[in-house]
Amino acid sequence: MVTARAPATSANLGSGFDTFGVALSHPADTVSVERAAETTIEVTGAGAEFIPTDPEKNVVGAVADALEAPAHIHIDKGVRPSSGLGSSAASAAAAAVALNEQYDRGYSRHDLVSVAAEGEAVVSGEAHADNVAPALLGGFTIVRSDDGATSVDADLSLVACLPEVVVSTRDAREVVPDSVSMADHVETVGNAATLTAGMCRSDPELVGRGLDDPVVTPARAKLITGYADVREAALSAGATGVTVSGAGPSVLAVCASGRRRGVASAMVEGFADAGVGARAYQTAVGDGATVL
Ligand SMILES: Nc1ncnc2c1ncn2[C@@H]1O[C@H](COP(=O)(O)OP(=O)(O)OP(=O)(O)O)[C@@H](O)[C@H]1O
Ligand SMILES: N[C@@H](CCO)C(=O)O
Repeated sequence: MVTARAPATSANLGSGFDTFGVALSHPADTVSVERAAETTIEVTGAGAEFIPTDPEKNVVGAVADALEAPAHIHIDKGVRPSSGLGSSAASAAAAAVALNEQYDRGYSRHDLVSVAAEGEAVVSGEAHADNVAPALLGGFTIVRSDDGATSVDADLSLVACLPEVVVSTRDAREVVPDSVSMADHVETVGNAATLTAGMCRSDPELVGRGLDDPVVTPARAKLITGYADVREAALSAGATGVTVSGAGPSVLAVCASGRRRGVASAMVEGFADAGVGARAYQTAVGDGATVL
């Protein structure tokens, strides 16, 4: 048997829709695999009751197919499904690493990005890699459709606040505008470049400014009850920037050093004032999938 751990991730980071992503130090999924004649799946942990065990409908089934590696697969969920924290991607990445090891395929983490993205296609209808890339490579990642992923290590404090609402990726993708104005395009490029420079320098001020986004985030914020108040509360408590995590409903804040606890409390209180329960992960930019 081989067991692998893969982290939660936060995709888009405001200005990098379908392009940027970051691995979180926690929470994470753990996946154990054992060779078998055909793939079977068992799921335990966070939200297990909402996750299919049919290999045709679970992301790890698609990963096993892509690697031609049938196995009994046990997923222990640490990342709640439909959270905006890359729950499906964490399972896909951990399964790809574990099956690669179990069957001695010899693929690199970069090679496994496209394999794990095939798992994502089962869930959201398209093989987007902006969650599986950081889940596999760690750090801050940039994906492009035709040339894989680039990763940058960064040392940054983050808070991921998960409200007790559900927003599916499919629904969140339907509210994204089909086109942008030249003014919004120029602002987005400037923010994305600022964020990237901030990641390279582990500078929370630059990264925070880079989270601003005039296009996707305003459309998706409407799906998250209390978002505007939670964002203001986080900024008042010392966050340098706030955005929707992935397709939501989680809200991600970048924090100046030493401000994480106050930001986390402020965000939970902000959701409570809106009548929504929430939990906050005081986390950081983390490493990618590992064999345990
Ligand atoms: N192994 C798995 N882990 C989690 N979700 C899975 C898995 N396999 C299939 N799913 C399905 O994927 C959906 C969750 O994926 P979705 O992309 O909507 O949320 P997410 O991955 O938590 O968030 P995001 O992609 O926005 O960061 C659920 O409907 C769930 O049933
Ligand atoms: N870029 C994808 C990520 C989903 O986690 C989206 O925002 O729809």
